[in-house]
Amino acid sequence: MSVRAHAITSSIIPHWDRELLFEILNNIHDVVLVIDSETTIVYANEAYARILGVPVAKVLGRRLDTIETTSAKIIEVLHTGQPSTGQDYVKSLNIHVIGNSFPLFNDKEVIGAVSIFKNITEVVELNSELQRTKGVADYLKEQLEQWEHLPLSFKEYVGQNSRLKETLVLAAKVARTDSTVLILGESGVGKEVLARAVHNSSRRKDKPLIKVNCAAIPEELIESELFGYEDGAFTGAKKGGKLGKFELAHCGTIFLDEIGDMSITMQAKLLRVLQEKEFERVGGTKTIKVNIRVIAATNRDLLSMIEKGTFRRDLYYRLNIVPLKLTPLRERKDDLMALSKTFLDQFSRELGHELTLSPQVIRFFQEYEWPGNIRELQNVLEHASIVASGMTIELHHLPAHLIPASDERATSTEKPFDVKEVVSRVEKELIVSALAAYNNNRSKAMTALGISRRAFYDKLRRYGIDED
Ligand SMILES: Nc1ncnc2c1ncn2[C@@H]1O[C@H](COP(=O)(O)OP(=O)(O)OP(=O)(O)O)[C@@H](O)[C@H]1O
Repeated sequence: MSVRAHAITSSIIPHWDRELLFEILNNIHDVVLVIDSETTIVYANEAYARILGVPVAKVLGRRLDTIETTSAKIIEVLHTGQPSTGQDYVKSLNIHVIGNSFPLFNDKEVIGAVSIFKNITEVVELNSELQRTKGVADYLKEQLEQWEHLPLSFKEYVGQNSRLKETLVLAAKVARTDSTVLILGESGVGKEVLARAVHNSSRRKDKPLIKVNCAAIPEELIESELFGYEDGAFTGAKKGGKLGKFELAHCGTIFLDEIGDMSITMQAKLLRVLQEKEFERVGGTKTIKVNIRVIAATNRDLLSMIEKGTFRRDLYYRLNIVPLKLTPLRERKDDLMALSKTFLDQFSRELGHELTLSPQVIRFFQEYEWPGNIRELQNVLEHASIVASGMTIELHHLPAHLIPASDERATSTEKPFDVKEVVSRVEKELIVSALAAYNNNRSKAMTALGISRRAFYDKLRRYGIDED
């Protein structure tokens, strides 16, 4: 090989001229770019036009540092006098390249630099698509694991109340579009369930629904959580960088829960993404474009936050395109029984026997205000299902914090300062709570209460707590 190379050299070099040199350079498949010490482009081969889509005549004589505002590797080489190899991003053309650059010397003085590179944008994009898909797969795996551990899962949205139905009809209409949805309602009212329902009835249903709890993420992490970060963006950053929730949600839906808890600084960044559907990763310069549908939810009064200057008005208008307001449970008590039945059916299946509510419990449920809404109802019923050893859930099976109120209503005592009655009520509450805490294990409950077996069983009988 070296002999042949030498033979070619010796036979061709005598006839060597510029034309021949250019022909060789033009037949190279990679881009060859030469700049002088001022970064003026003095030569670009034909591959330049083919690969970068820009005619050579258009760039010859132009200064690279005016075209490429961020530092290109070849310019660094010019400044450092050191060769360089590897990947680079050409911001002006939005392409990724790989190759090598080296300086040209005249004696010891750098008089220019050469860069030989190929366009690897397709490979980089495929790789980032792969990373994204992997990120989505990891996220869904994590979600699936959490879902499997949830005590309840619902396929249907339970509710017949007329105001709720209006909201659901509107939700079904908006689900078919790509409009931004803002779900408003108190804590535990079913905002997340509704967000899922909207996503699942949209054309994006086979793509990911990515949830971000804006209140749960510390302020200093939220930007990287939403937009991701590049390798080495900050101390403690994961090697290779990390995809943000917006990238994970590409082609799907992002659910921004507790949006009212987002800081003003982050609100500004979010507004840009909502308007332009593009952002940069933390520590990155490349602009990433995403195709996402946004669903936001909050239990806060955004209008009064705007008045106080804690929520941006422009962001509010961006989000509030189709507001879906969920009525609190106390204002839709007609759904109480259907919801209770859904939860009881689930617990009955888990416990292996059918559970029902006593008339007193039904009355109490109708009177109670349900500040924690559906989540509270679900928790109350879960607690009661465990505590009640029989089929019927009685008042004393409800969590202790509800019982004083229920007892007061049930007995509507005429002697509010009757010591005996107050002591009895407190005793009963303590026993029910101890049983609940120890999973109905009576020995453990009585040890915790510090009373004898006999006294314990006496009290169970006296207070009508199930004995079987
Ligand atoms: N219509 C419904 N049918 C059945 N279960 C529901 C319904 N709405 C809510 N739930 C259940 O109630 C609980 C609370 O619902 P969800 O998490 O959607 O409320 P939220 O309004 O998003 O609460 P938060 O504001 O605290 O985030 C969940 O366990 C959910 O499964």
